[in-house]
Amino acid sequence: MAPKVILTRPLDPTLLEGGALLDRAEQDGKIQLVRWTQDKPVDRQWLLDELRKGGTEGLVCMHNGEKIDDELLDAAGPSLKVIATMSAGYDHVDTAALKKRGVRLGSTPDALTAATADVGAMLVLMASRRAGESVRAVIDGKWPSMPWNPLLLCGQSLKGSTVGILGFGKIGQLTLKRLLGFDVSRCLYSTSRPGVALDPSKDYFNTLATASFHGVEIRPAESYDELARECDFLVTCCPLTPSTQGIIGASFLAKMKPTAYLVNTARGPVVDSDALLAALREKRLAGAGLDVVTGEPNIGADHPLVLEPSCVVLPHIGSATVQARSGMSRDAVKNCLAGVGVEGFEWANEVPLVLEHRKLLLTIQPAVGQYIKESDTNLATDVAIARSKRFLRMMAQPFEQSTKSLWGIEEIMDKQRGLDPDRSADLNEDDIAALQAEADAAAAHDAMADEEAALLATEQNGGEDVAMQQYDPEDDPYQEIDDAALASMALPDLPQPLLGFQGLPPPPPGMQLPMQMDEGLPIPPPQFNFGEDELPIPPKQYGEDELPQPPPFL
Ligand SMILES: O=CC(=O)O
Repeated sequence: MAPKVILTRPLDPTLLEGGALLDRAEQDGKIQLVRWTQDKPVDRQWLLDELRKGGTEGLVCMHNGEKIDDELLDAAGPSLKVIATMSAGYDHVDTAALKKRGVRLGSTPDALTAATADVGAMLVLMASRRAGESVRAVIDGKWPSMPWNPLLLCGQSLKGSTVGILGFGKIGQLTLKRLLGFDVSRCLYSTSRPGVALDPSKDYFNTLATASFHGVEIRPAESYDELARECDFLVTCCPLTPSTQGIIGASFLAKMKPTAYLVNTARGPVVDSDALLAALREKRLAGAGLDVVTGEPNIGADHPLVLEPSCVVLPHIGSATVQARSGMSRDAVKNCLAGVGVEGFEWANEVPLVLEHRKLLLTIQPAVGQYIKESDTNLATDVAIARSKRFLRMMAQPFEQSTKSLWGIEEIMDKQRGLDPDRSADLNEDDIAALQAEADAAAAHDAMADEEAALLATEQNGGEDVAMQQYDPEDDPYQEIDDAALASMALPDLPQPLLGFQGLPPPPPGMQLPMQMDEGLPIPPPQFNFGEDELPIPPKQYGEDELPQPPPFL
C-alpha cells in the first residue's frame, strides 16, 4: 500500500514546485495524500485526529504555529518516518522527541538563502535611512508640515561602517555579500564559538575572498562583547536555540554604540523585545529593523515596537519570494517522499539529529584516545606526552568553550558568588580581582605542571635534561594531523569515566592535566551518568529557564 502523507497547507501547483510534485506522486499512486485544504494554519485538532487514524508515514508541515512535539508524535504512532518542514528553521520541532522515536527530519535551508539575505540588507537600509518612519510620515499626511531642514530624518551612512553578523552560515554570509556593495569597511562575525574563524569548508559563497576583494576587513569577533561594542550594524542570522534565545538582551544592547542599528532576520526570541524597546526609547541604540518579533504573528498595530518610530517591523517576509517558496516547497516534498521511501526521490536536506553534547564528545574523543595511548604505551617519551597534552588542550578548546555555554558555567559561578545572572553589570572591582586571581592561579598551576613534567622526564632520563632533546618537527606526529587523519585515528576503548563524561583520565604521575578551564572557571562536577547512546542532561538544580542549554552549531 502506498505510504500515507499529510500536508498541512495547500501548495498551489501552478506556482510552487512542491505542490506539483506532490500532486503527481498522488496521481501516480505513489502516496496517499491527506490535505488540509484551507488557506490558513492547520487546525491542531484536525491534525491530531488525522494522525490518530493511524498509518501516517510522512508529514509535510510549515513553520508558523505548527509545533511538532510529543503529543503530535504520540498521535502519529510508530508508523511515522519523516517530518518535512517547509522552512529553514526547525525550532518548532522537538528534535530530541524525534530522535527518541527514530523519526527523520528534513528542512529547506538552501532555497531561501538569497531571499532572506535580501531582506537582511533591505532592513539595514530601511533602519539606517529611517524608511519606516519616513513612509509613516507621508502616509499620515505629515509631509506638508515637515519642511526640509539639514537634519530632517537623517540616519547613519553604511559607507565606512562596521557590519557585525551574528550567525555566519549561508544567510549571514550572503547578507554580508549584499552589503559589500554599500562600501562598508569592516565585518566582524560570530558563530556559536566567538573568536573561531570561519571554517573554509563553510565559506559557501567565497565570502572571505569577496570581502577582501572589496577591501573589507573580515574576521571573527573575539567575543560577543567585541561584536556588540564594535559594530555599526548588527544583523542576527543565527538559528533559535536555547543558547541563542535572548542573546541580544539588555547587557548586549548596553554595549552597542548609540549610533548603531540592530537587524533581526533570525527568529524573534533571539532578541529580548523589552530590552530592545528600552534601548530605542532611551536612544541608546539608533534604530532597529525586525523581520521577526517574539509573539508573531500576534503583533498588532499597538505593539510597542511597531509604535516605536526608530523601529521598522516587517511581518516575517524573509523567504517571501515566489522563487524561494517554490524551492522550499520542492525541497520539503523531496525530503518527505525520500523519507517515506518513494522511489526516485532523494533528500534535499536531512537535519542530522545528533545532539550537541554528543557532537562535542565525538570531536574530542580521538584526541583523548591518542593521549591515553601515548600515556599508556610510551611512558618513557615524556616530551611526546607533553606534546600530546598540548595537542589535547588545543583540541579541547572549542569543547571547553561550548561546555561553558552548555552549562552556563559563568552563570553558575555567578550564582555561587551570589551575583545576578546578568552578571557583567553586577561584577564589582573585587569580583573582577577575584576572578583575575583565579585565572592567574590556574595559569601558574598549569605552568607548574609543565615544569613538573619536565622534571619528572629529566629524572626518568637518568638526569639528562629533556629540554636538551631537540624538538624535531619531522618526528612530530601531530604536525601532520588534519581532520581526515584525526577521524582515522584508532581510538582505544575509552575508560568508563570518560564515557560517563566524568572528565579526562587521570594524568600520568607527576603531570597535571589542565582541568582548570580558562579564566579559572572549573567545569562543575558532573551530576549524571549516561550510557553510550544516551545524552547527558545538564544538571537542573537552577531550574529549567535559568539554565542555558546546549550551544548551536551554526
Ligand atoms: O523563517 C523562515 C524559515 O525558517 O524558513
